[in-house]
Amino acid sequence: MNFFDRLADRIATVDSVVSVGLDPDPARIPDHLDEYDLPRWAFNRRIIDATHEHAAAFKPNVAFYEDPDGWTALRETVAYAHGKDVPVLLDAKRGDIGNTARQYAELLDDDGLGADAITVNPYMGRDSLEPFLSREDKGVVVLCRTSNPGGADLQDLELETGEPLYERVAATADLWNANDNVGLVVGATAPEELEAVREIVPDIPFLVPGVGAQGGDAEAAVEYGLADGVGLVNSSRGIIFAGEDSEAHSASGSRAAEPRDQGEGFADASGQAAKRLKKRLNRYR
Ligand SMILES: O=c1ccn([C@@H]2O[C@H](COP(=O)(O)O)[C@@H](O)[C@H]2O)c(=O)[nH]1
Repeated sequence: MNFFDRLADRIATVDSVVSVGLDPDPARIPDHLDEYDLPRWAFNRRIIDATHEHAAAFKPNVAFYEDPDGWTALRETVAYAHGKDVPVLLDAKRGDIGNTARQYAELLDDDGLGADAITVNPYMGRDSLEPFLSREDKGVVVLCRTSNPGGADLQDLELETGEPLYERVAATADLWNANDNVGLVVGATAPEELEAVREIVPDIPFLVPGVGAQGGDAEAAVEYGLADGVGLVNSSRGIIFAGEDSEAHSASGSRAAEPRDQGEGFADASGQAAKRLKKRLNRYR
């Protein structure tokens, strides 16, 4: 079954378009989980238990797992999420020449990580994404207009046709969508761009990051992010670290000088945060 059909089923089952970002920054994992061999996996398992009933998808960002223990933690995390019937979108932002891209794409296979979808970078063009696009049952979510402040530096550049580059990316990704497995990343911090991209590609689901810690526009995320009700609005730190004392962290989300032990309450807090975001987004669906 196509990834976006599976996602549609999941959205209907949990009545939610929330993507829970699993970015277990080791500096922010509660101290008491250090006693486990794989603290990131111990953390994720508790987060998954607490949030899965509100999660349309889990989105681990591979940056938080790129070391030997991390890969094990990520493999366990993907399998555990699947055990809860939740699709996993791997935020890996891959893209490279053909033979390298083929290796990257094996991440999606069952003997790799078995993820259901992956984010990719379109900068190197069609052939660099072919090994992903040709996997008909996997979602391929193409960076289009990212949520970071520097997203405008290149993505907003005007082409000779007058259109900004991110709009050309959207139109080009549509051409790459022969298998109906392409999505786009468009950040909630850029609501006007979200609207513009939605006009260009009415039928492509978006992954919309940037609500929560980045302060993006949740209403625009839902209004423009969903295609026929299908799409994902992601929050990572705003959910998984909801249990932290806000005064213990700077606005940038970095750890305070003194680590704190939140006990097991952190997981309950993440469940509450996921539920709150689901309710908030559902007001606009
Ligand atoms: O444009 C983009 C693309 C990806 N991301 C990723 O999403 C999460 C956001 O985390 P928050 O804690 O909710 O800010 C993170 O993994 C980013 O790498 C993005 O933010 N913007």
